[in-house]
Amino acid sequence: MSYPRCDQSPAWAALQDHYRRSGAQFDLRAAFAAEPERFAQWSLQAPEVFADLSKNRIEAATLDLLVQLAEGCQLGAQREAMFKGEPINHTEGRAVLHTALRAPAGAAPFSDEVQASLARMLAFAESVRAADSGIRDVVHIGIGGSDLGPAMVVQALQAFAKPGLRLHFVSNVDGHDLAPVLRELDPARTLFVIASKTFTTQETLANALAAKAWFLAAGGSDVGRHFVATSSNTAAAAEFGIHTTFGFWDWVGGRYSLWSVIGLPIAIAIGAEHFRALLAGAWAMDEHFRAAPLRQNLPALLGLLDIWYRNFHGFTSRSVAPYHQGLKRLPAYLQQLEMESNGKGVDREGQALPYGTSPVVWGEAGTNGQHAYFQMLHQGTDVIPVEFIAVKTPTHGPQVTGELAERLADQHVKLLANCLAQSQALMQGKSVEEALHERAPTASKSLGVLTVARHRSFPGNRPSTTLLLETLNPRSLGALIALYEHRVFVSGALWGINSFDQWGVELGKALCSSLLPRLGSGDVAGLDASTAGLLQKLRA
Ligand SMILES: O=P(O)(O)OC[C@H]1O[C@](O)(CO)[C@@H](O)[C@@H]1O
Repeated sequence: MSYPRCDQSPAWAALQDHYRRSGAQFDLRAAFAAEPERFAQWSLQAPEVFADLSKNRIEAATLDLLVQLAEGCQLGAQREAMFKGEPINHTEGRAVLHTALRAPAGAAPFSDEVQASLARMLAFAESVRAADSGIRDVVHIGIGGSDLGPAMVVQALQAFAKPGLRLHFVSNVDGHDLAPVLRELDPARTLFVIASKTFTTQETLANALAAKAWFLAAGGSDVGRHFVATSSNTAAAAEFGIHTTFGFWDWVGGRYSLWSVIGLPIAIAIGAEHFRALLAGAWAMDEHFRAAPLRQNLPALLGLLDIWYRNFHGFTSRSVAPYHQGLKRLPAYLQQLEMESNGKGVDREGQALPYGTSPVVWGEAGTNGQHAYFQMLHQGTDVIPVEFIAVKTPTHGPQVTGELAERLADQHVKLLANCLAQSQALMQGKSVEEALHERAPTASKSLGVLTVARHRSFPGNRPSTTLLLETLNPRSLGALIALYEHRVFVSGALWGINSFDQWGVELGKALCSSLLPRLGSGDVAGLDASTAGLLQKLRA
């Protein structure tokens, strides 16, 4: 399992040269003026997701070289190794088969186990949804990959959720997360789902124990009925006192696990049929990723663009701006997906990398972000590619009727106009010359017109991608998430890193374990002066 690293491909040096000669001077405005077909040429329809890449600093020669780079790194072979279940997570000796979780029966490895696990999980979800279950609140306790995916999807698919069934997500070890949730609960009508792949995670176990203590103190009975687990460590869950555990396999990575039994709260919220649609949407994207030629392969194109920006333009972050309130947790979800996967500094052989890897991924739902950090995107000194996600048709649900329906439809048009305007403004900018010809009634009269114009000018030429969904439903969301998973795979594969381990979270966990007793005892022996000083202040 040895593949060339991107800098070992001849296309790497060719891209450096191409960047110097052309990429560095590329101007989006000039490109649009010169290429009437630019939108048609640089947009494509993937399953459920239409992508406009035309507002990126890319030209035909760039794509040619990026495709050569992907071929030089044997991207196709690397992709097949993942789909076939080879142990590509080599530092942990594991396969990476989240794609098998959404494959139709017989279409991927471990199909029988996967189908049986899915059927059992969906049957349980339906039993919780049934009128006679008596359950009104479901509290999902998990963190990282055992929280972000399910929480994001449940939020996004509110329009498909069963009315009257309340889903709560508790992740933080900070009791301020759990306590307000517990205040709203009736133990007799509550189901706790303890989600932890390892069932050793400090935060999750602490919250689970606190929830159990609250449950018993509040008069709850039958812990076995009111607590279930989703975990690959069924023994530890049993030791906790849980009789019903939905197990899964070591080849499902935490941040890729929402398709597995970790998706139980999603299935409880939206039901079996919609959960299957979520899987089907993801599988449609899997097939696209596996079969489409690189030039029409959306995950591949986005991953290649990421390499172009990170390693040649030197852009260190990417902002995600979903123009749909339901997707407000998408940036947080993507932070784990991308930064835990590709935030690595050594290649597969453990050699230090001479180039940058994961960008910082951050963002906020539109239009809220416009009133916060977009100022910096437009006029700041750093160029930050932005990814806009827009949804053509809103889903406000059947209860929204009459004047409210009309008003919300109008608001949706405003939302879309804002989304378009932002990518247009980033790209077009405004020259000092243009600003000089504008009226600036709120500008200080004591400043010269040229000074004011400089403050009011925008550099422009700031790249963005726009992803469009017809509507946000289980199928399109499944496809969108799978698109991101594969895009992260592409950049990781070219960087020659293991995108599927996360050793970087270990040191902090280990130090926390050694500091925990010191916070009780006050022992600061051997600690650095800063940690010792802070510890003493916290104890004072
Ligand atoms: O599901 P678990 O085992 O509780 O782990 C939770 C999360 O912790 C991590 O291991 C590290 O943050 C993630 O990769 C994982 O998603």
